[in-house]
Amino acid sequence: MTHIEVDSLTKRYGDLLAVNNISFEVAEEEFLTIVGPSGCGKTTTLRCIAGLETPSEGHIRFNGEDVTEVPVNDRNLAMMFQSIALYPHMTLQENIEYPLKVKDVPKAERRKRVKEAAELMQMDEELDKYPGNLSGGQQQRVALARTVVGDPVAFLMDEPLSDLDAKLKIEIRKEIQRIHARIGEPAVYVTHDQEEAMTMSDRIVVMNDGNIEQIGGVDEVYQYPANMFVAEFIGNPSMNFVRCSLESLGTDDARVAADGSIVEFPIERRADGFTGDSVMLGVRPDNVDLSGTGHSLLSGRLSLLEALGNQSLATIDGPYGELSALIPRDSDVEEGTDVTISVDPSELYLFDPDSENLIARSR
Ligand SMILES: Nc1ncnc2c1ncn2[C@@H]1O[C@H](COP(=O)(O)OP(=O)(O)OP(=O)(O)O)[C@@H](O)[C@H]1O
Repeated sequence: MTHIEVDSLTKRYGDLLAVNNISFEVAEEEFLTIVGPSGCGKTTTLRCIAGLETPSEGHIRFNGEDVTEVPVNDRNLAMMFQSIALYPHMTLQENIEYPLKVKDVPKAERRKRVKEAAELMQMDEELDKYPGNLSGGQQQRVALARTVVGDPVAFLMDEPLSDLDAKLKIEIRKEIQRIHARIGEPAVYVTHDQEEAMTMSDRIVVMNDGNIEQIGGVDEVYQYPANMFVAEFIGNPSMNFVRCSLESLGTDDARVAADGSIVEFPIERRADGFTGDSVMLGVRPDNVDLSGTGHSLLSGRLSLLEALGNQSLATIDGPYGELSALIPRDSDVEEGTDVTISVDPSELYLFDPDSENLIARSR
């Protein structure tokens, strides 16, 4: 089993710093996802692990062995990318067999392994077909079978679901997890879709502008976002931020004021030494209430109501900017009217407005 180490990786393209001195490890059997906005360096990081790019600085190690200079074909990796690159003129049998043929694996062994991989993907009845006759989901299954046929030491996947429709996305997502669990090697998965990251991963690496903002378990990055960037990126719809004056900040509780109202709540301190007199209060749309019954903090005008399943996404405008709230679909509020905004004091975050780092969260 393989343990992957990315050590002080930097990649430059001319003057552009695509990846800026990042380090992380992927444990044996771990499913690790790199998330972040477009252009933050996810793909470049994955391509360096794969050997498709040479790092400008730093090292990639598999089980302690430096593979930074080892060519991609000698790393024995299962790779899956957004576009499904099946060979149209080859049958599925030939497509899945191809990586073994390149490695001169004897024919009998090839047949055996293709059969096993196809059975694993429930595609063994279709091996004589050509890719053109398959649906997008079936093609992605073949691509997955082709990745596992060579007994890979790790899975590297870059947005493999982005071309699939919503239903197929869920189906192939489950297949990927099933195959990963079955093979038991580490997986590094790249996506800009935080929801995909949250459902599939053991741990998440949140990248921004070539840097790592946070590495942690799925619950950890959601409940203890290191800074406002992570708080905004993880969670859908995104967290709201309101600048508040800080009335008091103890080790166990905080008092903040906004728009003339005060909210006091028990906290868990995450950072000491904050001395400012204003904070950014973070609250997720799920914890904003417009019914007028909760702990009212702000008021504003409801500018938009959008249906989201059995909930509505409300957008509220006020002097603090724009806030969003997820409210029950049958809520008695109307677009264009004034509303009172309440927050759940057990789900609040305080950030340093300058460094944007997390100071405390509700306890
Ligand atoms: N071959 C290349 N030559 C020059 N610049 C590149 C090259 N590959 C990537 N870049 C640049 O490096 C930065 C990081 O790109 P990268 O593809 O790693 O980001 P990403 O997070 O995967 O984005 P996306 O989600 O859009 O694929 C971007 O500014 C990109 O334009």
